Amino acid sequence: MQWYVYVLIVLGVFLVVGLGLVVRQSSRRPPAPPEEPTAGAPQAPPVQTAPPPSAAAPPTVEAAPPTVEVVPPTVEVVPPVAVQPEIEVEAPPTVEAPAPTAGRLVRLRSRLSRSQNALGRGLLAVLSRDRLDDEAWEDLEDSLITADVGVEPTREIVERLRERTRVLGTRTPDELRSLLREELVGALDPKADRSLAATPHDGRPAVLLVVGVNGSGKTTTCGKIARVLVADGHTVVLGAADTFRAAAADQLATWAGRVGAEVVRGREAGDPAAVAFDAVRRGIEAGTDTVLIDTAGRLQNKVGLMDELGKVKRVVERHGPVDETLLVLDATTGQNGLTQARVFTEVVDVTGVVLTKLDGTAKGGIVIAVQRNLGIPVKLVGLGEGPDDLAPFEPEAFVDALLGVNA
Ligand SMILES: Nc1nc2c(ncn2[C@@H]2O[C@H](COP(=O)(O)OP(=O)(O)OP(=O)(O)O)[C@@H](O)[C@H]2O)c(=O)[nH]1
Repeated sequence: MQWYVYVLIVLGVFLVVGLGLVVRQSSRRPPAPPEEPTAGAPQAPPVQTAPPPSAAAPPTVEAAPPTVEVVPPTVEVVPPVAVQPEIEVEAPPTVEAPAPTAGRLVRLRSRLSRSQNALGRGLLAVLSRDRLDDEAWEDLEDSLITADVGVEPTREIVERLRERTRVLGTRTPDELRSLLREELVGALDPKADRSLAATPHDGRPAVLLVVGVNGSGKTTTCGKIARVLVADGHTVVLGAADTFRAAAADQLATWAGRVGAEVVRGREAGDPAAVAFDAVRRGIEAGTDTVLIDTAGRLQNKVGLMDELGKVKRVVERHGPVDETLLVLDATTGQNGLTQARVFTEVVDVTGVVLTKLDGTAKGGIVIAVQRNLGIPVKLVGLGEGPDDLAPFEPEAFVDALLGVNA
């Protein structure tokens, strides 16, 4: 045998032994590690998976106290049920439309029936006698004096009537009545200016001051005058300067409310002059036509009352002159009222008289006495407590009502 045969045999043996080792080794080799991703290949996101519940150890329970979140209770604010609230609608004040003033005295003539019965009928009865002797003329005088015409005016009236009757030879009752009417109207100064100075001028309101003793009807008259002015188309501010009587301001406010007028009032027992001043100032600011000021009539003594009244007037006149000062007189007080009236005329310049309560007296002749004694025209007459029972004074209509003419 050749040497190469021996070489082949030896190589074969090595080959077999080598193969046997390789097979043994490979059966023991651990599994190959996972292949490294090749660079540049897209990397899948790591997927976290929860461990199976049974598999792992029990979860670690953290012993920390649970965080108690204290949530304030949510208060649900439930809106109130939408109930329509009761709206207090202030009813618009019922503003009244006062009756026109023209012809009021004629319409209210029946209110003079007491005077008509006592005076008018008495006079006409005398003039109807068959003979107009001295006794008849004296009876005529008595009737007039009893009716508060006053001694002096009565004498004048009777003398003139006697004279005219004699001269004219008048005999019939109708003619005599006509003459008497003329004399009574003449005694009332029919030409006197009885208009109220209530029209604004120089860019400011007219100012009316109302004075008189307590109980004469001042406050009521202020209210009635306000109605008269409103009825005639004026705007009005009322000044409650009667701070002495607490209810007077309320009374005035009620009157004002009825016609939609404004009231200026002060505190109780306050300074009346200040209230009067403020009322005029308010009238100027508001561009009102007329300011009407009610004053107090009651003070401890006459001097105090008059001092106060004088002060009210002076203070008001800082705004400008007072246009009208009306003196309110109670017709039922008769001749006593004249004495009081004179005191007022000494302190304030009275420009007109308001004679109230003529419906309550049989002595309507007081109208003549007031005019003749004071020399001041009666501008208005009160014929009742009703709101429109105040009439512009008309001498002819008044005398006709007294004598029952055209009744
Ligand atoms: N019958 C009648 N009563 C009247 C008239 N005028 C006023 N009165 C009444 O007289 C009373 C007094 O009236 P007031 O207006 O309060 O008198 P006043 O002058 O203001 O009184 P004081 O505020 O106290 O100063 C009231 O009852 C009125 O109704 C009128 O013309 N006729």
